[in-house]
Amino acid sequence: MSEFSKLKAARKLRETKSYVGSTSHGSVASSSSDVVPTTDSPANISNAETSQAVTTVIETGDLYRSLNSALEVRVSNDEKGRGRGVFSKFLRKPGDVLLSVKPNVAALSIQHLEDYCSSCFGPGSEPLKRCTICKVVFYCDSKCQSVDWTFHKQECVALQRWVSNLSAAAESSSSLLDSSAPLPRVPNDGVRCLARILWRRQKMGDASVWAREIDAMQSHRTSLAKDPNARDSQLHTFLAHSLVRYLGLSSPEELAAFGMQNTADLVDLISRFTTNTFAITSPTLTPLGACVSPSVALINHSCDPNAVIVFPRSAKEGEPLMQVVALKYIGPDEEILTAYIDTTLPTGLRQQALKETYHFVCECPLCSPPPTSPVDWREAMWCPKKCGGVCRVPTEGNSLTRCEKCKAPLKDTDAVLDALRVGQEGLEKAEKVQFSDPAKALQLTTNLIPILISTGLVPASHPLLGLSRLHTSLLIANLSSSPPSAASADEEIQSPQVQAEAAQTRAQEDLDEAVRAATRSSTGLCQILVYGHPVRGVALAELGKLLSVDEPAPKHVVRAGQDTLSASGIPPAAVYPPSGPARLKLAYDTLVRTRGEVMVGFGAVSEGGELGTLVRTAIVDLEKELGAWNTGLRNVREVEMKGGR
Ligand SMILES: C[S@@+](CC[C@H](N)C(=O)[O-])C[C@H]1O[C@@H](n2cnc3c(N)ncnc32)[C@H](O)[C@@H]1O
Repeated sequence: MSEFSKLKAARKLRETKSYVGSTSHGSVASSSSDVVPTTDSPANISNAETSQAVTTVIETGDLYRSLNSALEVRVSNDEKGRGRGVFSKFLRKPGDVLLSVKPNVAALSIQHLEDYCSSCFGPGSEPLKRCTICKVVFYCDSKCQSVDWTFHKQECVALQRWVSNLSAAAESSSSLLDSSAPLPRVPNDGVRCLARILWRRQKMGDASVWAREIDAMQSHRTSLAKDPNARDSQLHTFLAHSLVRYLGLSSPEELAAFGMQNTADLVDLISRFTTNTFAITSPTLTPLGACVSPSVALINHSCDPNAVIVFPRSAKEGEPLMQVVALKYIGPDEEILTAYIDTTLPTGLRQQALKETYHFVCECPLCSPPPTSPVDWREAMWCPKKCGGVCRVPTEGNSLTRCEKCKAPLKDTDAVLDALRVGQEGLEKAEKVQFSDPAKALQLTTNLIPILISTGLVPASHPLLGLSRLHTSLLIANLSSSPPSAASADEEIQSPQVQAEAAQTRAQEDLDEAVRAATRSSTGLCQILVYGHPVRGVALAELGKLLSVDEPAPKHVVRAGQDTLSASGIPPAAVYPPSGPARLKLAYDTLVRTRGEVMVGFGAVSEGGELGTLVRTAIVDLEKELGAWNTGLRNVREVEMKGGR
């Protein structure tokens, strides 16, 4: 069983798999299909999703105090509606922070327990310090440890018990050759988050605001009971078993100590948890663990959201700080909507994910578009006559498709359907083995991407976009991990200088390949996500950083100082990525554009949070480097002119 946060984040944050670490260096290519960044203007405010719905303001009493006075909770009057939701009282603009709260409970995923602080969720500037008792959790310092003690006090005991049970089980299984599935080293983040809820609740009491907010979160227990074999029901059973074991309970009666009268209450709590939990992410959207905030959980879903939830880490105090940031203009009385799932997926897959985990059928404008709306680029391919228009990709049920612009029909639909099938299967396989066998995953993405491109899919189309993003992250991981390959036994031994030059050429080629992959994925993301969407911001930042890693001499000229340097610095049009100053300029332009985008998606007040700071620093460094190149070029020109005289 994979970790809870991974399950939860897999759909929402597939986008976050790759990001060049801040220690490496790194624009956006204005490729022809890249859309011009646009932001809805206030004049465009019209929310098709809320304009029809009749809602009533709810008096929340002493609950949800963390919702500020610019927000109000309303309930849909229609029984089949979305239930409660959060509405804005005033006009808000892209980049406005609508809500900023510390989650009620949070837990790091197993893989991040040792490299992130279990209190503030930061990576720590000094080496992290381990809890000397349980030896499982780590903190920045004693301050972070004491902040977390309210939760960790009981957790520490439970973790010790889990670890000792593990040793006992290992001993008994080796002696009795027990083949039952091994227990994880520590319970996953979902189980640890649930336990933290129960301990806190026990301390605060059932009547406390804290407990009542948790109890008021929506549950789908009744839907679960209908299908015990559904993936969601299996996840619930797994969580329930692990939680009981982790809490050290030997019978259901012992649940009473946590305010639960029977196992149905436990299932109810778990259903509320899975419906309302969030993935905590790093400032570059890497999933770090799971968290719960009843106020933020009141926000309903749209596949075309007007807001986004991020953890920009702009302040040390009170971290982890969860922020709801406006992505579009939001009018007075308009509902705030975020996306629960990965919105780069096509409609069918989004609907499936929402049904499985959240038990509703989404009717947002993207899922139920008006008949006259243009083709969604998530499911589009270029015109078969190459007129520059696009057509909808064919499906098994509807293979008739024609170009929106010139109306040319797509003829060889079977070939397209085959390519889509192969691409989908390959993507699933590659995602599955990306960590256990990255070379295999890279081989799959390398083979499949050209097939889908030659089939005519646009960069944003599924599964091309998913493959491109995975390909980019695998290439980036390779850049930082692979040592220069040694000569094989039967190869001629070359001089160290020749070997060094060959290694440098290979490194440069790998880097250029990563730049091309990052350009393809960011182009795809820009085709379907609104300006400022944090996923776009991170992809553009990644591309900008890759481009600024190095400033190789222009490929068609000799290096400065050795011979004449091209004064223009402009490489032939066909070379992408360019080299020399043209590459640095591209890196610079990309990062300047990125800065504008992250200041929307990660909040304008903090200037884009930690990512905004990294991007700003990279821009300043590039300005200096470009200055040095320009001075160098001027000097070369002067030497040339003097020599010519
Ligand atoms: C995190 S809760 C959101 C708050 C919830 N409406 C409430 O009253 O507590 C998620 C649940 O809200 C409902 N929901 C959210 N977005 C919806 C939408 N666009 N259409 C229908 N139901 C929705 C679903 O029942 C979903 O499982």
